[in-house]
Amino acid sequence: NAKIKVFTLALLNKDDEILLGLKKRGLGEGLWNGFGGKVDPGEEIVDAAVREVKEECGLTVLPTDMENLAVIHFEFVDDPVILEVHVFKCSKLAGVVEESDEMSPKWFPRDNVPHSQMWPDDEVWYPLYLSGTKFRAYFLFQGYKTILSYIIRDFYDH
Ligand SMILES: CNc1cc(N2CCOCC2)nc(N)n1
Repeated sequence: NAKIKVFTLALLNKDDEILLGLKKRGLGEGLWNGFGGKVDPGEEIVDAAVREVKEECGLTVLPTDMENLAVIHFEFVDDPVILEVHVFKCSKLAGVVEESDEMSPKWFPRDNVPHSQMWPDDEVWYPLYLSGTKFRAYFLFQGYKTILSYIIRDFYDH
C-alpha cells in the first residue's frame, strides 16, 4: 500500500556558484540542500517550486525559468511513503537572499559543495546536474543515511 508524496527541489545557480540552504527543522534537518518542499493539493508542481524558493530563501523565480532537471523516487525500507522529488535548475533569479525559519542560505562553488553534510544521494546524481543531463532515478534507503540500491537513467530512455 505504497503512498506517493510529491516534493520539489530547486537548485539555484549564479555564475559558477550554487545557492544551498542549511535545513533548520523537519526532513533533512542539519543538511545542506536545494530549496523545496511539499506540493499542495491542486497546486502545479512548478508553482510549488517557485513558492518554496520564495518562502525558504526570499528569491523570486518565474515558473518559465524553472528547468525540469530530474524526477527522483525515494523509497525507505519499511516505510510505505515514497517521495517523488521533482528537481529543477534555475539561473534567472530576482530579489535578495534572506534567511527563513526553514533555511540558512549560503552560496557555494558549484563544483565544491559540502557532500558530507548533504543527503547521500546527492553525491550520486550531482555530476548529472552539473553536466545538465536530464535524468530519472530511484533510491532505496535504509533509514536516512544508507543507500541500499539505486537506478539512474537518462530522462528520455526507456
Ligand atoms: C532522500 N534524499 C533526498 C531527499 C531530498 N528532499 C528534498 C525535497 O523534499 C523532500 C526531501 N533531497 C535530496 N537531495 N535527497
